[in-house]
Amino acid sequence: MSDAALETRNLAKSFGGVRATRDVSFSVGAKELVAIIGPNGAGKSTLLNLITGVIQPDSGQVLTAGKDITGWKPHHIVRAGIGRKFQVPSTFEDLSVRENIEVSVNGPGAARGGGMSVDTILERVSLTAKADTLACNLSHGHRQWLEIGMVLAIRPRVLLLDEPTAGMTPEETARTAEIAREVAQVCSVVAIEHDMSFVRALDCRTVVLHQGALLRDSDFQTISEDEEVRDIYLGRHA
Ligand SMILES: Nc1ncnc2c1ncn2[C@@H]1O[C@H](COP(=O)(O)OP(=O)(O)OP(=O)(O)O)[C@@H](O)[C@H]1O
Repeated sequence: MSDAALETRNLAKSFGGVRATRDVSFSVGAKELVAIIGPNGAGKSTLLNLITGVIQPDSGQVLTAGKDITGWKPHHIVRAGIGRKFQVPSTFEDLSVRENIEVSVNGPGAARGGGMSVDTILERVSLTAKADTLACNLSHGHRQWLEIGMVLAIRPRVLLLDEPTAGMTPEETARTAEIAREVAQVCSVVAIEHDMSFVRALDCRTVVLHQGALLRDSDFQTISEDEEVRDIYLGRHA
């Protein structure tokens, strides 16, 4: 039995004739930071949707801490420890940053107990100075960090980040990489991302998807020097 924080086994999903996910098997260890990259249409979002129960696989399995969660409903998967930050923020606009975190800390994950304090979470996501700011007055980047904080508050075993730096300034992108690295000291972090400057800053294990399949799984340096990966990103690959 695997005790990986997250594991997929031969996960497969087709939409009509399109094989969006082809027998993808990979695992993420406790407190490991992993980036998943790949060109448009590589199957990144589909993989995330399969892991989080938004869609069901045609075959294969998803496990967390040895528990098979394949086919579970999304909210049960969250309770099993797989937290996801979506591209679209879902903060409570008329609550302050602190209140938003408090709502999450007292939410479903609270039953498991022993989580981080609100102040610790604020610090982790660089929002201590913005604690009393209403969410509606946050910049785009700060709002993204608040969302990360809200997922952290439910004490995930694995935090999934779906293009966390979309629309961010270069400074915010760099800080988000630092936040992701810090968060990986308390839980596993899997980031799906287009932005190579962000992935370079993460400087972590990097999984490359191409046409639904896992093409490479290595450290970022090796991946960045890989000819086939470069070809895929430049659109030279068949
Ligand atoms: N609901 C769907 N119905 C039909 N085809 C789909 C559906 N979802 C994804 N696909 C197809 O599956 C393939 C993988 O798409 P997916 O969105 O997972 O890729 P991606 O790597 O996330 O791309 P992007 O970076 O552009 O978001 C694409 O060919 C896409 O058109």
